[in-house]
Amino acid sequence: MGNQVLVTDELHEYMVAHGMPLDEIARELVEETHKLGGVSVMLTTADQAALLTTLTRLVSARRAVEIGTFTGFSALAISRGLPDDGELICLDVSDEWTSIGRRYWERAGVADRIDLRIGDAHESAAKLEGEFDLAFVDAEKPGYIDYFEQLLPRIRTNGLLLFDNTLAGGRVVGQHEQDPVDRKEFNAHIARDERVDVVILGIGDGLTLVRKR
Ligand SMILES: C[S@@+](CC[C@H](N)C(=O)[O-])C[C@H]1O[C@@H](n2cnc3c(N)ncnc32)[C@H](O)[C@@H]1O
Repeated sequence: MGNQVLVTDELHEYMVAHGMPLDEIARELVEETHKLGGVSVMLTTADQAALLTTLTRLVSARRAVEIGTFTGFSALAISRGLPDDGELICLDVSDEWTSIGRRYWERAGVADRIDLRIGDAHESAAKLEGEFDLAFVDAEKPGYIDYFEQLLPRIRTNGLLLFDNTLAGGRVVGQHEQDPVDRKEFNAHIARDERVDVVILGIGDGLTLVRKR
C-alpha cells in the first residue's frame, strides 16, 4: 500500500492555491467568521469547499440539502455547483450565524438558490419533501445516525451523502481521553450497510462520501 501524505498547513495552502482558490467573497466570509472567535473552528476547510463544489457538479445536482450551515461557507460552495434553477435547502438552529451567510450568498448571486430553514434539523429533515441529489451533513455529531437514516430514503439512486468530521482529528483509532464515541458508532453503522458505498477521505477532519446504490 502507498503512503498517506501528511497535510501540513503549508501543504494545505499549496493544495488550495493549485486547485480552486477562494475568491474574494469566500475569503471575506472566512475572515468575518474568524472574528467570531473560537467557534470559527467549525468552518469547513478551503479544500473541502472546493471538493463540495466539484462533487455537486459531478453528480449534476439540482436539489441539495445541508444540515449544519453556520456562517454559510459550505452552503456557498455547494450552491455555486448548482445550476441557476437549482435548490439548496439549509437546516440550522442559529439565526445569528446563518444571517452572516445570507449577506455573502446575496453578493455571490446564489441567494435565490438557497432556502434556509431555522430550527432543530432532526425535525426539519423529517419535513423535507421530494428527492435530493446530494446531502452534506455537518451538524452535531451524535445526530449523524439519525440524519443518515432520515436522508438516505430521500436521496436518489447514485446520489451522494457527505458527512464531515468523521475521523474526529484521528481519535477514532487508538486510546484518547476524549473518545469520539458518536463518530465511531456512526462509522460502524454505515460501514457494512448494503444500501450504500462508503469512502472516507482524509481531508479536513475526515469527510465520508456515501453513494446510494
Ligand atoms: C460545524 S458547524 C457547520 C459549519 C458549516 N458547514 C461551514 O461550512 O462553515 C455546525 C452547525 O450545526 C448547527 N447545529 C448543531 N446542532 C443542530 C441541530 N440539532 N439542528 C440544526 N442545526 C444544528 C450549529 O448551529 C452550527 O451552525
